[in-house]
Amino acid sequence: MTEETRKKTFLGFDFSTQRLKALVIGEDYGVLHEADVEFDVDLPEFRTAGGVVRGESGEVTAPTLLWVKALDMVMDRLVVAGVDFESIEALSGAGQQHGSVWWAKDSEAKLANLSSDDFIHTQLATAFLCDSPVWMDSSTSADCRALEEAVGGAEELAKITGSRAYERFTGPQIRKMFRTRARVYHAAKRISLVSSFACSLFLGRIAPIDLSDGSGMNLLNIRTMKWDEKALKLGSPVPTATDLGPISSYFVQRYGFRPECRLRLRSGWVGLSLGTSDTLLLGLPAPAAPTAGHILVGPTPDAPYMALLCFANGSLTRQNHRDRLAGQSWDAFNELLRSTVRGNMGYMGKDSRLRQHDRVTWHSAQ
Ligand SMILES: Nc1ncnc2c1ncn2[C@@H]1O[C@H](COP(=O)(O)OP(=O)(O)O)[C@@H](O)[C@H]1O
Ligand SMILES: O=C(CO)[C@@H](O)[C@H](O)COP(=O)(O)O
Repeated sequence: MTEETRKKTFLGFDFSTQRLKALVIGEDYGVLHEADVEFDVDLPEFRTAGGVVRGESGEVTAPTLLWVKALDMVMDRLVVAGVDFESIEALSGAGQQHGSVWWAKDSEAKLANLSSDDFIHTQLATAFLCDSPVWMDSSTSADCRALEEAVGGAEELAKITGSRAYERFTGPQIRKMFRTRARVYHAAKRISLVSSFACSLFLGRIAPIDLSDGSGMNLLNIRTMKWDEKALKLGSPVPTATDLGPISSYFVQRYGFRPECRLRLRSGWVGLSLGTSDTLLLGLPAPAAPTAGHILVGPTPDAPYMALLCFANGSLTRQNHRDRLAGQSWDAFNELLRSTVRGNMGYMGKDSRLRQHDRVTWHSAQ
């Protein structure tokens, strides 16, 4: 078979709040296989609710090892689904934004020397220093105020990093770790985001943070594209479409990936994500300093910057209306939606009892 006639497929992952999804598509973008692991249901031993564990003072974390075990599980489900791993040309992925992973000192050696005879989660059982604070965490208000004051106010911080300080952003989260759990902070070899952590599992070394995801930390100067702080444990960030090299030998030996299979995100992006949160993304030609919402470095060259609005109550709101109007059935809910005029005659509603990160219109983010 020549290189031209060889069947080529592409594998994508989404390490999101409630589940890990995997998708194999062909060259025509048609979906060939799908598999997912729902954290609460498939991995009950981690005792999560909605993929997270809630503390008493607004802390919300996820056990990092849960995500690793979910990867082992979803890979097995892809095997059962009959995926031909040899045909996979490249793989790429996404993750919930803002979550931080705290790697122990010897973890990179473990990552580089994974034995293909065993699951990854058993080999990385001691690789993480603590559970991962995630985007639902709201316990860092004091750290947010301190970060803003350090640069001369919220507006100044938004000019530099694209956002005023937000509780769920990783900069305030790291500051809180330094303040309240100094031993963990000092013991950490590197700090990853969920996206770069997931990539690290496939690469066999700690992957760099992508500039676009890294813009959700209150630490990145979105104009110079460098960390604004002396952020020693983060490594240098790279553009989203960077080719990070070949897949690690673990995946070649255990699943039969071609050793040439690359890790890279190509141009092309989705503007609306309806998950636990609802997130709206819009490409921008230049940065701005929003008082609400966020400006991130864009993931594709044709959109150098990107506005992001996050509504933390996305699926909660839909679920609430579903339960009230459609007897807890998504099918009945969808039927009701289908029978409604597109645009709902201009009426838009929100339930003010539910919390939102941002209540802004498009204009304030531009
Ligand atoms: N058929 C459906 N239609 C609309 N929403 C759904 C449907 N099935 C599940 N959901 C909602 O989607 C949410 C989870 O979506 P998911 O993609 O797993 O989230 P995330 O990407 O944040 O992990 C659930 O909270 C649930 O309310
Ligand atoms: O905080 C944000 C974006 O800034 C959230 O959108 C998280 O990234 C969670 O995503 P989902 O799990 O809901 O897809």
